[in-house]
Amino acid sequence: MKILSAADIYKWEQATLISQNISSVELMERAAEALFQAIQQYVGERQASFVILCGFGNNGGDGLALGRMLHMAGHIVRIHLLEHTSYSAENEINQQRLHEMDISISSLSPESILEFPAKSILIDALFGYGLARPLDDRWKPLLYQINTASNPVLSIDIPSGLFADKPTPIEAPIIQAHLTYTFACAKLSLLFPKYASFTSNFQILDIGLEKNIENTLSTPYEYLQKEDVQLLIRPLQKFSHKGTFGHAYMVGGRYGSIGAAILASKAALKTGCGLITAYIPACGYTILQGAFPEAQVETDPLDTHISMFPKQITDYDAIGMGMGMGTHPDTEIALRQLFERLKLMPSIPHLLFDADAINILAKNPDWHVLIPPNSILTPHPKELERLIGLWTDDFEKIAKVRDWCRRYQQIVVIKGANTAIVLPNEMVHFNSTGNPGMATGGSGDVLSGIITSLLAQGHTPADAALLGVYLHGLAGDIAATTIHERSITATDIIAHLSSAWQHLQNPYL
Ligand SMILES: NC(=O)C1=CN([C@@H]2O[C@H](COP(=O)(O)OP(=O)(O)OC[C@H]3O[C@@H](n4cnc5c(N)ncnc54)[C@H](OP(=O)(O)O)[C@@H]3O)[C@@H](O)[C@H]2O)[C@@H](O)CC1
Ligand SMILES: Nc1ncnc2c1ncn2[C@@H]1O[C@H](COP(=O)(O)OP(=O)(O)O)[C@@H](O)[C@H]1O
Ligand SMILES: [K+]
Repeated sequence: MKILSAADIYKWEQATLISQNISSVELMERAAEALFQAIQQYVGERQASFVILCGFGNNGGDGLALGRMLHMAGHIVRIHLLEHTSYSAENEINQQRLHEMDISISSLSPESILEFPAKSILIDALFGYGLARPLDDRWKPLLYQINTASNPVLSIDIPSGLFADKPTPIEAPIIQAHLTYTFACAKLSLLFPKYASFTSNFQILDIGLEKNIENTLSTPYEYLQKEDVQLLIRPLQKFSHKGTFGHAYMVGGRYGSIGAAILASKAALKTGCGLITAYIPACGYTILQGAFPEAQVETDPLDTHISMFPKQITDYDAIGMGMGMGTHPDTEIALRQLFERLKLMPSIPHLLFDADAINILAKNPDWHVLIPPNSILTPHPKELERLIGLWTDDFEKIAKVRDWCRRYQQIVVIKGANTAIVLPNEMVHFNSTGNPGMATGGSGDVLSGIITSLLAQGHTPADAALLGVYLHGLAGDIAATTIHERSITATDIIAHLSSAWQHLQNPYL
């Protein structure tokens, strides 16, 4: 699914009105109906109480129309409307409809002192994507009351005060929504860690905007969903053998963190590659063989850390390196020697660089040109910062990574909530699966194993990164259905990879 700018959503909306021959009030009614259905699901069967805070534009119009529908469904509804010199036409029509039904509207100003009845749900319909400038200090008291109330806050389209597609100064007043119902497509700001306290969760509501018009709008940003990754799956063939599914080589571990290599290797095998060989320091031999009999193990001449890469790297379909590897100077030299050897090879396996492999690369900027094109780098935010330097906001972070990927023709997977996969053509895909329970030691190692396995199975690097990130998050989400998020471990993510494959391949789930 595309992630569009506010300007493009407006174009999409306007073109839909023409192509479907409907009025903007009818489209607003459709949006309010979608909101109403979603909120009915949110409250379940019970009668609920709502306080709807409406602005003077179309976001406020949505709030007014929603208020009417909730009232008609028997809920207790209090509607407050910002006083203003003029309202949007759709907003006025919805005010009129409420008057006709004798539903009262209280006036609201930035100075209003409000009392929210206990257990009522606050609906934030103050500003949507029409926010033209950050809200000024005058709005602080009103938004403060909403943000500090103990009531749940549901935002319509976007938390009021937040720009959809450009940086918002976080010192400006912004609604802290518990859940945002956003129309038609995801918005960039809903995906960025900097705004996490305003946007904790969101749900996309389909309001029937015209698909062929969406296809004409171009954007470098995509929201990666099930239907996108299903297209990347390759069917298993009856006469497959272990060679068909590729041989993955996992290089990592050092004294004290051999587990990282075990987790990555297990995850690789559970993702479906035919063979896995782990290359680890000698101290890990018995541990890895004991923990994981399916793996083949090769050891470095040194006991505690990796000091050289094996000669026969062309025997493998994909190599994932760096998990728990450490940054010992010997390991650093070994990586440099590997790059020198790769330069001389006519064809090389696909490569993935994680964790300490990235830390070593960050320490040596002159090696960046040596990383083979189409390699995958999987940094968490701190590793990314070491690699590309600091950024002032998430928009700049994404711009810097896009620039890196174009310049070096590499794929960077920025890990975290809504992991972003940035491709050499500068497309950015934000992942829709995963949960905070996955922020646990070793879960990044599991991701490296999954992506390396998909590379070994013959997926292109871009497909392996997209499918791998989605699958990893999905396994975490399925784990969270039976294990509390706080208790999820990296091993649990591996254990649920099989269900994730089943889920992904089942059209009815
Ligand atoms: N996507 C879709 O298909 C659909 C979208 N729909 C809905 O429409 C929403 C967009 O509506 P919208 O364009 O009327 O803008 P909205 O956010 O209500 O506010 C605009 C008003 O705010 C004002 N204003 C701006 N900044 C300000 C500031 N800092 N401080 C004070 N005032 C400020 C601005 O005034 P001005 O900038 O002219 O001063 C203008 O009067 C969208 O989010 C969604 O909810 C659905 O109904 C149908 C389908
Ligand atoms: N809040 C979150 N929501 C979803 N996924 C998360 C969240 N936090 C972390 N993750 C995922 O967990 C993994 C953590 O990786 P990483 O930080 O490298 O951990 P480790 O080094 O312990 O293996 C990444 O794939 C990341 O996307
Ligand atoms: K809003």
